[in-house]
Amino acid sequence: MKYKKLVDVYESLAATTKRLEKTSILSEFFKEVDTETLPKVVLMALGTVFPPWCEEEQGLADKLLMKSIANVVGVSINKVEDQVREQGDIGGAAEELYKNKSQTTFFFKPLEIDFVFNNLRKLTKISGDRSTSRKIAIVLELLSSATATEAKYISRTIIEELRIGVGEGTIRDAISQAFEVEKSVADRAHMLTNDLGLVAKVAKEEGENGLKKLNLSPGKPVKPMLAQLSEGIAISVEEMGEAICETKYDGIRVQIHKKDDEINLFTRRLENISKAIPEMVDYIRESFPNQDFIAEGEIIATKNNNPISFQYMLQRVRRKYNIEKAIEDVPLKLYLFDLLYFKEPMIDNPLEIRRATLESIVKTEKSQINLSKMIKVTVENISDAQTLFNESISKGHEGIMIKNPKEPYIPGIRGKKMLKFKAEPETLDVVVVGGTYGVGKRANFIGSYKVALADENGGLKTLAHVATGLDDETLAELTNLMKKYKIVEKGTKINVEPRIILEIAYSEIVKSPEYEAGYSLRFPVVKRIREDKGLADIDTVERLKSMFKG
Ligand SMILES: Nc1ncnc2c1ncn2[C@@H]1O[C@H](COP(=O)(O)OP(=O)(O)OP(=O)(O)O)[C@@H](O)[C@H]1O
Repeated sequence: MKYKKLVDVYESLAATTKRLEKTSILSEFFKEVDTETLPKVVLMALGTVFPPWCEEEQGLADKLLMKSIANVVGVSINKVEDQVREQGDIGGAAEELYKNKSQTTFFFKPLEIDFVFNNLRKLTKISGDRSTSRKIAIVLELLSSATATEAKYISRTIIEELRIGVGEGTIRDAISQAFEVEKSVADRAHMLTNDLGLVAKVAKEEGENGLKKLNLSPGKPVKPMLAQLSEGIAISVEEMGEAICETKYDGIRVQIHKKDDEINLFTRRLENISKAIPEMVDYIRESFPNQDFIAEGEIIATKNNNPISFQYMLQRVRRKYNIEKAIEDVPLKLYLFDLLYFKEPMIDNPLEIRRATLESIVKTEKSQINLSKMIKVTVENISDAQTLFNESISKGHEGIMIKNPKEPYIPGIRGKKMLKFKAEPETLDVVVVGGTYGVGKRANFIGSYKVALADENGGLKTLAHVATGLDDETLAELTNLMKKYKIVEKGTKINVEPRIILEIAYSEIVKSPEYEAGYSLRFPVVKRIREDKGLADIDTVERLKSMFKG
């Protein structure tokens, strides 16, 4: 199938903001595509060529992409940079420049989807000697056969920023519409495999029955089950009748996968972080039986055996060099709390069975490998849960989790079966969309950050400007990130791609016509940068509204 066909679909998707329309456009297209190409176009509609948990990265710097565009259209790199500033992104710039292209290609052959897909995949595989020039050669091969609109989308796929307003939810709905399978069945298959390409292929070939047979398998991360806020320990325990209460640790959630000899650790964004914390991989290997499994836990950073700020954990995960030193400087501890697979899928078992199996297989002799502190509570001994909460806080942890022991593990769901009760007031996770440089001593730093929430159409709505809670180090780090994701800069204002997630505390939610969300925050303060979260994890306007009413 010609790449032009996919590009026409991208254009129609970009032309509407309505989710239902987007779903129909995609669904019609999916019906037309042959089975072999279908998984590819599904990934490409998400702006990528790999499922999210694959470690591969395109690894082509923006500058090199701009250089390639300059080369193909026959202009200087400065001209490309000017156009990027004007258009707001490299893709848009490529399209404009192509329209006025002076050079013509002699052997113009229309691009095929398979060819574009395979070449983009090849980009990630290149390393070592002359890797840059080999990568450029691939990009040039693609760009020199492209039309203006194709060049726009090839560039955007390379930088993984398609700008067609399509997320996983829309793709899932389109698959269910195209192949007439229940949304909930497509949903579950997606949560279990995290591979929408596969879900589409199975839906097309085998329908609902095929999808129902898909299950989790070690090596492929599952979307984690998330928690809702508890309104109070007593109320929650009374509602559940019987509860498992655990210390809530403040670190990074990890999903641990052992498949044959390989152990991999994934974050909640499904990023593989095994290489950054190799000592944990070793401890886990020594503490679990030699069987395939999937377990979940929280890893925290410690000093003298006590928990320290979540930021240290993030630093450990980010670290690419000098890892040996980091292992010494920031020791880690794992607190295990769930078992999703052991010899076979376990998620449909009640929590109490999963927990009991976990306890029976893990050796906790090593101080780094622990089970989360857990007690069973009923209405008769609610005060024990309060005591666990007090104890957890005094030891420097975040609060407690209150879980229903009879419930299965439901991937990707934020339900009432798992609740969290924290000492600190609830915060919001928001994405930065812009900022303003400071004055005087802080003129080189972006001092104020414009942040947004997600709306129901997969778009963003601005909510507030936040300028407090930032020490000099964080300010410098954020400023660098803002420059990295810059779209346009004018005077002291900068607009950025929505990549940086912040956790914000505030004193009150107020109505405000000034911001697109219709609400704003009084005294917003940055608590921390949430590198463990992505755009899909930010809070929604809907949640804000219900918090306002609450
Ligand atoms: N014993 C535990 N059981 C389950 N989750 C735990 C436990 N201790 C710490 N956690 C962490 O708490 C999180 C549950 O809160 P939630 O699902 O709302 O995630 P979140 O949005 O990151 O919330 P928060 O910002 O409050 O951590 C889990 O994702 C996990 O990282």
